[in-house]
Amino acid sequence: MILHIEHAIEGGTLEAIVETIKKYDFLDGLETAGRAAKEVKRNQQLRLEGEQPAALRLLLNHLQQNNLVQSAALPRSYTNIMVNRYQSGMEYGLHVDDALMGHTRTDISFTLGLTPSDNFEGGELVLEDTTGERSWKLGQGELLLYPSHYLHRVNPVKTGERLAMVGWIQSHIRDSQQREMLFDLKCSMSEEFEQRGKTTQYDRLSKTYNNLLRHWAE
Ligand SMILES: O=C(O)CCC(=O)C(=O)O
Ligand SMILES: [Fe+2]
Repeated sequence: MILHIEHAIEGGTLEAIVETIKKYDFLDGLETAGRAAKEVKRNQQLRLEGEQPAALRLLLNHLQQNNLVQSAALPRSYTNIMVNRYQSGMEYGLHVDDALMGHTRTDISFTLGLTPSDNFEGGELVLEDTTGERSWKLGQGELLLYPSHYLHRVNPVKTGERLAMVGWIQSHIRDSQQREMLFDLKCSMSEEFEQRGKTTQYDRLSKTYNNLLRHWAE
């Protein structure tokens, strides 16, 4: 299941955080690329040494409080997050993300756009499967959550600059189809509760949701 959330973090909060992040040091992205990624990674990354900067922790906290993210991803743990910067001419060619990062299995990848989309040309995040490709141009506050099994790339930025936060989630539910079923059930539960309250129907949905989750969760 791919989930696109248009306003994952409130505008004012995000702008202030982005201003802070822009002042940090950026390094050549090759420093954190594996052997194959080195051939296609042409971007820059926030210098991260020791503790994660406060602005990044704040961003991650906001994301973790987002109910949609919570119910779609069922996160068990997060990797350290990164901030990627693509200036004019930079790109990240086709690759698949590492399956393990430290002690975290990467079930879900995410990108949160930090730059308003009219500030840069190009820079779409593209996912590829056997049927072709789909692309998203993520503006400020826009989030894409996608299963980490996809080959994907970031198109060259032609003008302007694209700043994005990226990270990975190990989910309680490893399988993306199972996550989708649980997400659908959760949405139905919430809708039923909002429209009619704690009905028999709600109880049945809740029973099934929780019992499936108990069955599958790791
Ligand atoms: O910048 C992005 O949106 C994605 C970057 C990416 O694929 C990665 O860092 O592995
Ligand atoms: Fe990637």
